[in-house]
Amino acid sequence: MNLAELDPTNVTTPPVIKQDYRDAMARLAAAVNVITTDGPAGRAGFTATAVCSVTDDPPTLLVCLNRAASAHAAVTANAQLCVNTLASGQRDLSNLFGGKTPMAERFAAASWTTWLTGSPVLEGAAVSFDCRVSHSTTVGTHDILFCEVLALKHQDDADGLVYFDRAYHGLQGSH
Ligand SMILES: NC(=O)c1ccc[n+]([C@@H]2O[C@H](COP(=O)([O-])OP(=O)(O)OC[C@H]3O[C@@H](n4cnc5c(N)ncnc54)[C@H](O)[C@@H]3O)[C@@H](O)[C@H]2O)c1
Ligand SMILES: Cc1cc2c(cc1C)N(C[C@H](O)[C@H](O)[C@H](O)COP(=O)(O)O)c1[nH]c(=O)[nH]c(=O)c1N2
Repeated sequence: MNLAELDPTNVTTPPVIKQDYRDAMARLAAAVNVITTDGPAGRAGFTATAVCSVTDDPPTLLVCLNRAASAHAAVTANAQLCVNTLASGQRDLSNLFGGKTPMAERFAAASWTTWLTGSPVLEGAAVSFDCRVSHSTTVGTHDILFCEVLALKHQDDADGLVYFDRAYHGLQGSH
């Protein structure tokens, strides 16, 4: 089938512009993560839905980080981070870490511990992955960070949180 044969309803033909792409991406449900770092370049954190598993050997996930984000310099220089996947009751943290809020205020809103890398590990998160950034590459506005998982913890009775249609939705588990 070529493009001319497609039903025009809801089909975007080339060129696909930024807003078309974002409107389409708003239809993909995603987990919500607060990514944190600490180290010689200081403490920082941001919200990310662009996180996924790459391989289980060595256990590696990827995080896409906008180079314009205020956390970019610290994450890049520290080369270590913690992926904290939010539980249903933690949606307010997503807005704090996803907005223009000063770093100190973001971290003051929750309790944190540290494991191997020293990156802040969020108390009550559904899952936390303490990682070192093994390598990275750049595509467009974002850096793709490949993160080797050194330690992790999951809280199996936590309800999940997804971002879909530009809104948060709680997910009840089978516990
Ligand atoms: N991957 C990302 O960088 C990313 C993802 C989600 C949200 N955001 C930012 O958070 C804010 C709120 O987002 P929203 O979902 O309510 O509305 P939105 O209309 O800006 O975004 C809709 C969807 O498009 C994608 N998207 C948005 N900005 C992007 C970017 N710069 N690069 C790659 N993909 C992007 C995401 O999947 C997002 O959920 C916006 O400022 C948005 O840019 C960024
Ligand atoms: C739900 C949701 C999801 C995401 C974001 C936001 C929100 C609300 N943001 C944006 C990111 O969190 C924001 O740009 C940073 O916090 C930067 O803000 P400051 O530069 O620190 O003010 C974001 N940024 C990014 O680089 N990768 C991502 O996957 C996401 N995902």
